[in-house]
Amino acid sequence: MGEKHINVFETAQQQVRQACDKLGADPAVYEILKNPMRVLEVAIPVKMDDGTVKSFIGYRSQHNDAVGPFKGGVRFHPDVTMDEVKALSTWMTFKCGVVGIPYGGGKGGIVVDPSELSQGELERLSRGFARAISPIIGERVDIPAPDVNTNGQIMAWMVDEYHKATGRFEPGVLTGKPVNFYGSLARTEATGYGAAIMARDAAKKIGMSLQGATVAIQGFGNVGSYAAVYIEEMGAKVVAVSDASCCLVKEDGLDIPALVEYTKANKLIKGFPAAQKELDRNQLVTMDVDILIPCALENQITAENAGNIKAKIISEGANGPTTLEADKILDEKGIVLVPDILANAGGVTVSYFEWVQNLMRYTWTFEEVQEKQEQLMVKAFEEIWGLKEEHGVNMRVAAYMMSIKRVADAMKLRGWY
Ligand SMILES: NC(=O)C1=CN([C@@H]2O[C@H](COP(=O)(O)OP(=O)(O)OC[C@H]3O[C@@H](n4cnc5c(N)ncnc54)[C@H](O)[C@@H]3O)[C@@H](O)[C@H]2O)C=CC1
Ligand SMILES: O=C(O)CCC(=O)C(=O)O
Repeated sequence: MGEKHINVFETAQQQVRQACDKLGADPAVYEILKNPMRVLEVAIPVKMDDGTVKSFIGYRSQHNDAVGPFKGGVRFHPDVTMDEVKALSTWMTFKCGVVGIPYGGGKGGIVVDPSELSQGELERLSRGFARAISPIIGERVDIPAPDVNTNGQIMAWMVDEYHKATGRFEPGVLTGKPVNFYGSLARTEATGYGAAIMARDAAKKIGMSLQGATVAIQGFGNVGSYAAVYIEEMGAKVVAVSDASCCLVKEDGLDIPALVEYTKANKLIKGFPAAQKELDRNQLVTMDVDILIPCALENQITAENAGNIKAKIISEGANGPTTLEADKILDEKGIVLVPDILANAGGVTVSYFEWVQNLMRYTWTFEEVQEKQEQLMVKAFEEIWGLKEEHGVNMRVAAYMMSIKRVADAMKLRGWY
């Protein structure tokens, strides 16, 4: 079996195990954290436009709520599995711990290729999922948000359906909503912005100037496109971008605003006229660049390609892009890797700000939100960098050590062990 088929839930468990061992944590801590507290599987019947009924499988995994309500996105993708959702919910617990926001971890997903659905079918599926999980979510219980192939409109439908199913109008039951329906300014930009900030701070640590530094970005959806916009704003040059369709290259820098406009009209990056070359999408990871920002899916940096990676910094915008074997290879090569639970924590951080604004029925400006996001992420980065130096571990292990301690303390105080 190739590394691409690695079970990401086993990866997540091993990441937690490794950090628990390094911390010398009470064995009860890993025993509790190795499995989600609850996983719900639902079948969602949807009336299709042709009059037939199709049943879609969906999941909501609630990993741990010792610190606060479960929190995490919902993904619509044909490759969604229960184990993937369990892994993603585990990562959410520790991501919230890294930035110190009062949430535990959750995640959801539906096995579907949404590009095959009409707008009406997509709405009925989204509403069906919200109805199916409504008994276990709530503004103070479990708060879903967008992830791969989901967006603000889908969140708005889900808030409406939750209201219909429960009789409770709680806009804070989901985050990542449109700005004119209880959403927060700067949420759409937040994950990519954060991944760029983390690459910037890693560059500072190793004495790399961002001015003219070359960057490759895998994935050009919500996270990848904003990572590109912001890293360019910070002075770097985005020379390669990939998505599901291909990899675009331009040695003196791609015109990112034009590429963003192009994808709004064409969905995928393929055919963008201002690129120099169009390559196979898998060629991006090993390109000769200073900074690599993976913003697509799991298991992209593997034992097969890690040895050929030339970037000196990796900022993981995606969840789980690097396998355990690849991590070891990158360590040996001295590459600084900012792990997903820190590098992409900007999304959930601004989701938290959205939720706070919803509970207060108040709004902050775009600048206020971005400033608060940057403060939290930079503080977490510095703490993790300090721990890495102190314990001689990589940033991933350091991030888990810091976060596991927070969750373990809460579990201890609550008497769970
Ligand atoms: N949206 C958010 O706020 C957050 C997302 N993430 C993670 O970031 C990653 C991307 O999420 P979004 O940008 O929201 O999703 P999206 O659906 O907006 O974009 C995904 C992008 O990845 C591309 N892609 C898919 N397969 C690929 C492949 N094999 N090679 C290259 N590109 C490929 C797609 O074409 C698309 O451009 C996921 O791992 C997600 O879990 C993490 C934190 C928050
Ligand atoms: O915004 C959120 O609540 C969660 C985003 C998410 O799913 C993630 O960080 O992976």
